[in-house]
Amino acid sequence: MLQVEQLTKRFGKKAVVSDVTFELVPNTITALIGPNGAGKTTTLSMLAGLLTPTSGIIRLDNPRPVQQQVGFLPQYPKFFEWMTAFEYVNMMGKLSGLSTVDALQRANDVLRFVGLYDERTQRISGFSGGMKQRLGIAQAILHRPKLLLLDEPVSALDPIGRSDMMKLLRELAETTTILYSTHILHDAESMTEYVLFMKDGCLVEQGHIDEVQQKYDAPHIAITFVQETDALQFASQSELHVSVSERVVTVEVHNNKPTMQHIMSRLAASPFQVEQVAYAKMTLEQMFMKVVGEDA
Ligand SMILES: Nc1ncnc2c1ncn2[C@@H]1O[C@H](COP(=O)(O)OP(=O)(O)OP(=O)(O)O)[C@@H](O)[C@H]1O
Repeated sequence: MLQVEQLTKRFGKKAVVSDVTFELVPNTITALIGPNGAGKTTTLSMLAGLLTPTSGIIRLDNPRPVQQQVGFLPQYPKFFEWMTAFEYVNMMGKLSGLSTVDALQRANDVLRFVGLYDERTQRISGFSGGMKQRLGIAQAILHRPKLLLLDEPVSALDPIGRSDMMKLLRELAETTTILYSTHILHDAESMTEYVLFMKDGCLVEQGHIDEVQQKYDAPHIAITFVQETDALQFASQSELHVSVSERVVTVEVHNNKPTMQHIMSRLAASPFQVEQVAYAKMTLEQMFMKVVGEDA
């Protein structure tokens, strides 16, 4: 559906995207994951046809112009805030070449799909961040693109907005191929089939999430403390290789060390209250840190 070969973008002497090569599987969701400044926006902008690559190849299966095949939601979408949601989407439909009748019909359809139909006559200026993000998606899918590119679609949303957006993307993936960028790995984990890990403009790992997980996963023991402060204190006192996320301390197991018995006896001798101790799978965040060679 989309093949990218040795895509490179330089600004002056600085290469912000270097030799990026990957392929998207039709009707799947791929997450482009990387820290701030990794080159995600630059990559997506080139794929959307908004930025000219310095070198490399972007190949879509269909020879039609990119704009007709690709929908794009920028990181900070801009709207005419004085318009109503319907007026805005209807106008964008006409601008993209739909007839008056089609634009009207399609505007209603996409607003219904993103859950803004009941708010269609409200001015955009009164919309919340989550509603604006959904309006951005409505505009991006107006022309029924086969490929949808979304730049940080969930980063600015609260947990409910994020969960709504993820549900929407899963529905869209039934008929559309989705590539979205994020640095929120927790969300990526629950709605992603393929991952592209990016650092300093380069893809450092890619593949199906399960395969990447298998490649890097090491056994872990996850200890859930009752208090977050206990988790932090236990981690700071530990000579083991540990990481902390809220109330959970994760201990990496190397050569069968430490054993569960060792951990249990350490905990029994400590003053901390423990809720649960269990073997655990590596999270996407731990995986990313391992791939880019930094401690979680
Ligand atoms: N027009 C430009 N001119 C010069 N440098 C640029 C330009 N656009 C982006 N850069 C630089 O390219 C690098 C990658 O930026 P980019 O916005 O693609 O990263 P990102 O991964 O999307 O980051 P974020 O998560 O913060 O949005 C950054 O160092 C940025 O400063």
